[in-house]
Amino acid sequence: MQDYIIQTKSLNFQYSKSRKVLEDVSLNIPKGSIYGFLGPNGAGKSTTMRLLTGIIPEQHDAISIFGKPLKDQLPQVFDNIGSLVESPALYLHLSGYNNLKYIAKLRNIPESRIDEVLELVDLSRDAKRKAKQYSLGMKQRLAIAMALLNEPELLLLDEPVNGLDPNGIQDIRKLLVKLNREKGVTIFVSSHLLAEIEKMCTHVGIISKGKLRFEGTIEELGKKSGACKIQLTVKDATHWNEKLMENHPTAELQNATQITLELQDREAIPEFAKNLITQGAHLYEIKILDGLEEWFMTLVNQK
Ligand SMILES: Nc1ncnc2c1ncn2[C@@H]1O[C@H](COP(=O)(O)OP(=O)(O)OP(=O)(O)O)[C@@H](O)[C@H]1O
Repeated sequence: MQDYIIQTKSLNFQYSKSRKVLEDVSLNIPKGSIYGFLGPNGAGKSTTMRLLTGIIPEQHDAISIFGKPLKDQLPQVFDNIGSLVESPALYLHLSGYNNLKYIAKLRNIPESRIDEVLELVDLSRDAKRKAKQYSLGMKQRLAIAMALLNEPELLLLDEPVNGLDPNGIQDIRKLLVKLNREKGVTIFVSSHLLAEIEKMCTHVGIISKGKLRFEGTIEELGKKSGACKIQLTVKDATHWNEKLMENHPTAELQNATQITLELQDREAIPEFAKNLITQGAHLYEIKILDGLEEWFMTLVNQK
């Protein structure tokens, strides 16, 4: 049986009597996963995060963490959880190191742990600089370092890449994958960016208008999008288009180097590419033209 680190059973929540913000949200976050919680603005992601971290109390007992009801484990359960849910409170006039020292003191964590987390988030060289001199991405990594001080088994992050430039986003992505692979941390991370979630997560939950619309592995997500149109950039495209048309009636020559065609789903791409290369094609690029993004937009626009 699968070991779930977080489960919610029909989680409902409303801030006011007139409107449900979460409606029967049943999440299953497997131990060891990087679980992407995806949804557009206002979908209910932050509310879910606040409920999971006890910032707002749940209204029915629907949340289990580490296999036990959350309400029975408050507040000691947070010794084993790191979270970045509200904007991080950094002391901008203090160095990165001293920000961590302050949190370590408050939480009774040995100071020796500070160097370890600085190393993990790649801030060792900048540890003595004041936080106000940090870029947004560095501030975000410092905030994640704070959440890692207690060596948590579970990390909850609400939109950690919001507002970051592509480099900053990539740094956070690499960090999360490293934490997951090397330290075995289960990560529950929310985002409104499908492409980001796709790149780093093993599992995905999609929420919109307070309802969970999809939950599954990243492979299952790929299959959901149905037929997948791709564009190949290949040397001598005319020749390869003729060859491809034998088995792929949708193959269409676009210009001297590009062909488009449809595969049954994204999971078919690796095998397709392997075959083409084995047959001697000089393949420069395979680009997915549509499929997942369209499916996602249709899904989140449902009532
Ligand atoms: N403190 C609050 N009081 C009343 N309504 C709230 C409160 N916080 C959020 N809401 C409402 O609950 C709904 C879900 O908001 P939530 O912040 O959970 O969504 P989200 O998916 O995190 O979106 P975003 O990325 O925009 O923060 C929205 O309609 C929002 O207006």
